[in-house]
Amino acid sequence: MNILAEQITKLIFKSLDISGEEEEMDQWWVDPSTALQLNSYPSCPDPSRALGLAPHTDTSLITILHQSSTTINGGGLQVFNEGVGWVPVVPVSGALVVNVGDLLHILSNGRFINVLHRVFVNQNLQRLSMAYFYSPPIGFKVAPLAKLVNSSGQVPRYRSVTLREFISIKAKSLDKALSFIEN
Ligand SMILES: O=C(O)CCC(=O)C(=O)O
Ligand SMILES: [Fe+2]
Repeated sequence: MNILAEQITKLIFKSLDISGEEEEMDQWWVDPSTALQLNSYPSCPDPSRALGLAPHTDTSLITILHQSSTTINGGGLQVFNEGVGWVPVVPVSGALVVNVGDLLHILSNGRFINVLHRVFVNQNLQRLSMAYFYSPPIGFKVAPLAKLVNSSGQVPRYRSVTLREFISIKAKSLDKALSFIEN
């Protein structure tokens, strides 16, 4: 998983015209912060009165998700699409879902949007998912990438923050966390 996450991150940097080979990033690839979370959503007699997981964004850089194929009668993962509303992420056999997390939103100065998502439960079936959260080292300073901001004449929307600090801001302010580091 680590190798896959590293490759996806390097592809994202390439798409942003950021090589990812700056010296300060060497440590990133050696010692990333990672966590594997196993989620189980039991069936629920009345799904309209329960949520599997409340709407949230992930604190990670990216999250790689495997979901079981429970979509019958609704239920499962949904992402919020501005102007459209909640959209189901239908499981595709053999495919993984990659979510953009808060740290990629910060690094890319908002170019990659941290996806708001939630999980609905199913009336008859249990649903399982596995989420692999991939982030830079816990003490690594994350800020809008200078190369990106300078080349496009943008102003950095966020101040620099370590994952350690951002986790503690988020524990207190949840979905308002980004506004606490806004410039
Ligand atoms: O179960 C899912 O599909 C999503 C899980 C999730 O969003 C999370 O663990 O942060
Ligand atoms: Fe999540």
